[in-house]
Parts: sequence; structure tokens; C-alpha cells
Amino acid sequence: MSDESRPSPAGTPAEASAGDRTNTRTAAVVPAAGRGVRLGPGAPKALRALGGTPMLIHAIRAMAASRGVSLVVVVAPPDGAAEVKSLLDAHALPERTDFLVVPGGESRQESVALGLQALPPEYGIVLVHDAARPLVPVDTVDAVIDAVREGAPAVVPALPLADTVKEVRPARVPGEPEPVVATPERARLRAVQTPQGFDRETLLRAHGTVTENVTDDASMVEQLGLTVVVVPGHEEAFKVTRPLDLVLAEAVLARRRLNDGF
Ligand SMILES: Nc1ccn([C@@H]2O[C@H](COP(=O)(O)OP(=O)(O)OP(=O)(O)O)[C@@H](O)[C@H]2O)c(=O)n1
Ligand SMILES: C[C@](O)(CO)[C@H](O)COP(=O)(O)O
Repeated sequence: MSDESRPSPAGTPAEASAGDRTNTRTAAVVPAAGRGVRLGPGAPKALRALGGTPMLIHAIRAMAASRGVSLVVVVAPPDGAAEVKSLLDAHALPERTDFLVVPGGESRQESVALGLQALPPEYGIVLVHDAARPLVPVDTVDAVIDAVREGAPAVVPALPLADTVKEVRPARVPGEPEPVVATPERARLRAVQTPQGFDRETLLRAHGTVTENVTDDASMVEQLGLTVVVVPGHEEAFKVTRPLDLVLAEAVLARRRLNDGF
């Protein structure tokens, strides 16, 4: 079903105030335009296989698994939009979800901004989800949406850290020792995942305001002086960044398939 033929929501994004987003439509922007340099040589990371299926398809299915998400905007590698469209046609995806594909940019931030530009006006809540986090469980997606619906302008799923973290003085030349300058109190630190969820206007304002390069969207909202709410993340929402992450992702997927009996 196309979005135009869906029943109209009770409120529009413009009408919906904080605390009144229950009927606001939610779209997910999935940045998938990265190379995956840290994963090693090969196709763009989002197009590499996980359990025989491109990582991007897993990530899209994870978004579409939430009944709250009715549109997924896929931000494809700059020269890979046609290939991504073919992949969407070739893989089974829920019919109740609509899909758009746009070419991405040089940085994650730019890719997300390009995805936002393609967003139809009726979507008042936006999730931003890395294609590189293919195994996020639907309960995590729903928890993020619920927190935005309840009025938070920005929401991140996050986990406590297992390692002690040191702040160092970074090497100015390769090989130079990096002395420790501080040990932040671990109990106050969280490792942040995606999907991150936003009130659409807040996210657009953040992207229109912050010019320096940042690694996640929530930090742009922090720069606006707004509160970012944390909900529990999930171990299986980890990012496939380095080769060992792909080994772990294959193992998690195999365990799921065993548990699901196929
Ligand atoms: N120009 C870019 C860079 C990254 N991403 C996306 O942002 C997400 C998180 O980025 P990361 O894991 O750092 O991916 P890469 O940039 O591909 O990784 P690397 O730094 O190893 O090249 C990924 O889904 C990636 O495809 C994007 O859409 N556009
Ligand atoms: C958005 C993100 O996945 C949250 O952890 C992360 O910041 C992306 O960073 P990367 O440098 O693109 O891996």
C-alpha cells in the first residue's frame, strides 16, 4: 500500500506538540553509503553478505519489523542507488512499509541529511539507523519510537561499558606514545547505538545548525541545548565495523535461525 492511501493520522507533525505524538507517523532513514574501510577490501559494507543476505536488507527488515515504521528511506552508496533498488525488489519486505532510495554523500552526516531531504512532510518522527547495525531487535526499535512519542525530542539506545575507558593525548605522529590524561568514571558512560529517534523538526534544525563533523545525530541535538533521552540498548544491536564483528553477526544470526527452527 502506498503511503498516500493509508488512513490519515489524527494529527500532523506541525500540530503535534511534545507529549502528543501518539498518532505521528514514523519514518526510518537508513544511512548505507559508507565504504566499510575498517572491515577490509570488498563491496561497500552495507551490500556485503550476512547469512547469505546483504547486511542492508537485514537492517531494513529490522526497521520494517516495527509496526510503528511505515516508510524506510535508504541512503545508498553514491553510485549504488540502482543496485539498492534492485536488492529491495529481489528480497521479501513487508508490504505495509514504503521504501525510498536516495544516493548518499561523503560522510555519514551528509548521507543522513540527504535522506532527510527526501522525507515526505507527513512524517513527524524520524529514526536514523545504521545499515551497519543489521541485527537490532524490534523491541529496541519500538522502545525508541515510544520514547519520542511520549515527548522526548531525541532518543538514543545505549549500553553500559564493559571496559574501563582512558582519555589519552592522541599521537601527533604515527608511533608516538599516547599518554593517559584521564580515566572517566565508567558508571557515567554509555555506548550509544542506533536507531536514534527524533522529533522531525528537531532533527532538521540540528542538521541545519551544526556544521562540524560529528559521529551521531543525537550529538547535534545536544548542541542545540536539548535533552537527549537514553533507553536501554541491546547487545545484538552492535555495529559491524571490523572483521571480527562480522564473525559475531554470523553467529548471532545462526543462533536466531536455530531458535526460529529454520
Ligand atoms: N559517507 C557515509 C559514511 C557512512 N555511512 C553509513 O553510516 C553507518 C555507520 O558508519 P560506519 O560503520 O562508520 O560505516 P563506514 O563509514 O562504511 O565504515 P568505515 O569508517 O570503516 O569506512 C553505516 O551504515 C554507513 O553505511 C553513510 O551512509 N555514508
Ligand atoms: C551512530 C553510531 O553508530 C553510534 O554509535 C556511531 O557513532 C557511528 O560512528 P562511525 O564512526 O560512523 O562508526
